[in-house]
Amino acid sequence: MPTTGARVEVRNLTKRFGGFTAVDDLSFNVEPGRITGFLGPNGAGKTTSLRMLLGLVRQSAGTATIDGQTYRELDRPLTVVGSALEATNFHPGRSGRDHLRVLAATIGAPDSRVDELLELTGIPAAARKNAGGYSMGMRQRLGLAAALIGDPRLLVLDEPANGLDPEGIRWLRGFLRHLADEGRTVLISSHMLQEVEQTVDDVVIIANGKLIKEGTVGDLRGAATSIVRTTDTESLIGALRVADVEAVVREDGGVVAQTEDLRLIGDVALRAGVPIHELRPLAADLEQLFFSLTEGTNRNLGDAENQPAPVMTDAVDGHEGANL
Ligand SMILES: Nc1ncnc2c1ncn2[C@@H]1O[C@H](COP(=O)(O)OP(=O)(O)OP(=O)(O)O)[C@@H](O)[C@H]1O
Repeated sequence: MPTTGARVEVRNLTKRFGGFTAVDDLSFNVEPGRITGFLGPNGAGKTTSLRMLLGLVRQSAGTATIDGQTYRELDRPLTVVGSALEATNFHPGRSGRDHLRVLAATIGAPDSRVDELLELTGIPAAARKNAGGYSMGMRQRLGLAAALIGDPRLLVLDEPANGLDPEGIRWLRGFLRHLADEGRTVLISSHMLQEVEQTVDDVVIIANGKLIKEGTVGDLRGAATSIVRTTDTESLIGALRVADVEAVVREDGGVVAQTEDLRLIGDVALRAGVPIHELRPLAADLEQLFFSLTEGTNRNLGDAENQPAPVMTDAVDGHEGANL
């Protein structure tokens, strides 16, 4: 059954701890039916912002609303918002299943809902054991099950990929997509854009508590380009320009053409009699972009450690790793 997702509006949200401004005049929207990545380096203010959205911390200024209401104003909050802010706060001596049963009881949901969620999150057997023995990945899954107990229209997850193995991350990606496809609003935080770039539709990037960028992942990637290598860059660029394709030489001698049409580039080169040694699409290096946007803003590090991250060129094509 389709679910109507809840829309989040954050306006001029500010949080000061004494003289320190953790969240600074932050405004953004989170739309239903989409997965939004709330991104920023460690200490950027993500958790504090999410805690304000969930009514756990009182803001110094501004508003954060869910379909126009603050969390505190919501009638049956667990049916509107499900959240998992920390994966570690389960009582170690109680089973995961018991945790969920207590939660289910508070909203009048039957025990069958608990079993359904344990199946859905892939921990039906483990949930009978005490939470104290859970791996980080299992705690994440239990946290997700707890967040879903009230069948919420908005899901808020703080660093949900932490502690999951590559298979778990793949599973989570599909799971979140399914929830968004049902119409729900999904908001997940991460300190690595690269970690969530395959999962999210929209991004909200913050640094030092301030908004740096808001848009779709497509916007962030920018126009599609290709990389071509040849011994005769000048002739190739000239021929591409005649074919209405803008092209420039990179520092490493590769030619970056403003098109993803590899066949067109190959045909142009052939007609111009230029040999091609390499030809492939050039994926936007989102990791590098993220570092350059948030460079040197990790407030959890001292100055000595807070150096700009090393710049990687052309590293994203075929990059490996367990990305959400
Ligand atoms: N209760 C508090 N008192 C004082 N400072 C705080 C408090 N809570 C958070 N901060 C500071 O506010 C800043 C933002 O913290 P926050 O946890 O929101 O960042 P974050 O983006 O979630 O980072 P991380 O990825 O490390 O969790 C940090 O510098 C943190 O030390």
